[in-house]
Amino acid sequence: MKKILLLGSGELGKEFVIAAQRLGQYVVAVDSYENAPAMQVAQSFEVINMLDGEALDAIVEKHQPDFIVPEIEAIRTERFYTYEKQGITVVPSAKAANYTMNRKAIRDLAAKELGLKTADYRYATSAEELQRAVQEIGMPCVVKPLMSSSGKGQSVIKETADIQKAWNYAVEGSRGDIIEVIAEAFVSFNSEITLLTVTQNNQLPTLFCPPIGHRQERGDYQESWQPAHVSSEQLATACEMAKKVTEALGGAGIFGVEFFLADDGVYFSELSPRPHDTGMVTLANTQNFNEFELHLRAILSLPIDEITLERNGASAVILAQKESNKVSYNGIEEVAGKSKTDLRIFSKPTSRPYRRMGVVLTYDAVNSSIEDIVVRAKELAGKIEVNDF
Ligand SMILES: Nc1ncnc2c1ncn2[C@@H]1O[C@H](COP(=O)(O)OP(=O)(O)OP(=O)(O)O)[C@@H](O)[C@H]1O
Ligand SMILES: NCC(=O)N[C@@H]1O[C@H](COP(=O)([O-])[O-])[C@@H](O)[C@H]1O
Ligand SMILES: [Mg+2]
Repeated sequence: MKKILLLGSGELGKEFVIAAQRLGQYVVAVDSYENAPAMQVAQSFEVINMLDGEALDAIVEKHQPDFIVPEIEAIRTERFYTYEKQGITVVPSAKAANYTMNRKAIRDLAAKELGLKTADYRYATSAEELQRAVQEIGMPCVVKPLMSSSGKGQSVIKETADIQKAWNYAVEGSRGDIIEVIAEAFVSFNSEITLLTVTQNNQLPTLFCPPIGHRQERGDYQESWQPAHVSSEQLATACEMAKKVTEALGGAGIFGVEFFLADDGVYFSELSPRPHDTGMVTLANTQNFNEFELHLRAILSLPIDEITLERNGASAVILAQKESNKVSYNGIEEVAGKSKTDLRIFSKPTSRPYRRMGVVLTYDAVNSSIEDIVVRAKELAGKIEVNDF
C-alpha cells in the first residue's frame, strides 16, 4: 500500500480517491476548508493554506507520503523540487506542477522551447504595458492573470476602452503574489478539445484517450463530450504536440492537453498535469478506464494495456446560483429516472454563484449521435436545482 498526499480535494480529487481506494491505497486529502469532496472518501485529511510553504512542509514531514498528487494549481509548487530530492514522487513531476501553475512558464516552454503553435501573446505588468501589448497583438484579444484557473480574471478586449477594465479584472482574479497578465490574440477556432494524455514509467509508451470536445462560458466548461469530431490529421498533430509537451515536463500520470482547432491549424492552449474537468465525461464509462483510474495506474506503474472507447458520452455541469451553507438538491429523482443517464453530486458543503456542484452524465452506443447525447445532458443538468434546505 502506498501513501498518497492529495493536494486539493474537489470533485476531481474525490473521484481520484475512489479509484485509489478501490486499488487499496491510503490517501490523505488536503484543502483549505473542511469536509471538501475528496476528504469525504479519504482515510485522513488536513486543512491548510497550500500556498503557505511552511504549512506544506509540515504536513509532508508529518505524513511522509510516497506520492504527492496535486489536484489544483494554487500550491506553493516551488517546494515540490525539494520534496522530489527527498525521494518523494511528485505527480507527475515537480516541474510539471510548477510550470503549469504559471501561464508564463508553460507558454514559453511550449511556444519558444518546443516550437508549438500557440496564439500570439505578450505579458504585461501594468495597464500601460497591457496597452502596448494590445497594440502589438491586435484586437480582439484575451487577457488572463498569469496565475488563475477556471476562467478567473479572464476577459476579452474588443476595443481600447476595455483595456483598463481587463487589467483591473485580471488583477482582482489573480491568485498568488504575481501581478502580471498574459494577453493572447483571440483564436477564432471552430472547436476546442482536451486530449487526455497518459505518460508512463519504465519506458512504456505514451497513450492518448479519444479526444474530448467542450464548450466554455466565462472561461469555465459547461458541457463536454467524447469522442469529439476531429479529422485524423488534426488528431495526429495534437497527439504529436501533446507528446512533446508532456515529455518536456516529465513524470508519469494523466495530462489534459487543451487545443483550439481552427481553419489555419491546431493551436496548443494550455494543459493540466492531472485529470481535467472536461474529462469528467469519462465517468459515463465512455472508456475502459476513466481518467482518474488512468492517473492512478500511471502513478503506481500499473499496466495499462490499452485505452478503448466503450460508448459515446457527455457531461453537463450543475451550477449553483447563490451563496449558501445549507445546500440541497431538487430534481434528482427526475434525472435518475431517465435511461442512459447518471449523475454525480460532489457534496460541496457550501455554494456560491456559478460554483460547480455536480455533473449530469449521458451516454449511448459508440455509433450514436454525440449531438443528441450533449443536448440530453444539458437539458437534464438544467433540471437539477441547487437550493437551501
Ligand atoms: N486565445 C484565446 N482565443 C480564444 N479563446 C480563448 C483563448 N484563450 C482562452 N480562450 C477560451 O477561454 C477558455 C478558458 O481559457 P484557459 O483554459 O486558458 O483558462 P483557465 O482559467 O486556465 O481555465 P481552466 O483552468 O478551467 O482550464 C478556453 O477553453 C477558450 O474557450
Ligand atoms: N478547472 C479546474 C477544476 O475544475 N478544478 C476542480 O475544481 C475544484 C475546485 O472547486 P471549487 O472552486 O468549487 O472549490 C478543484 O479542487 C478541482 O477538483
Ligand atoms: Mg483551460
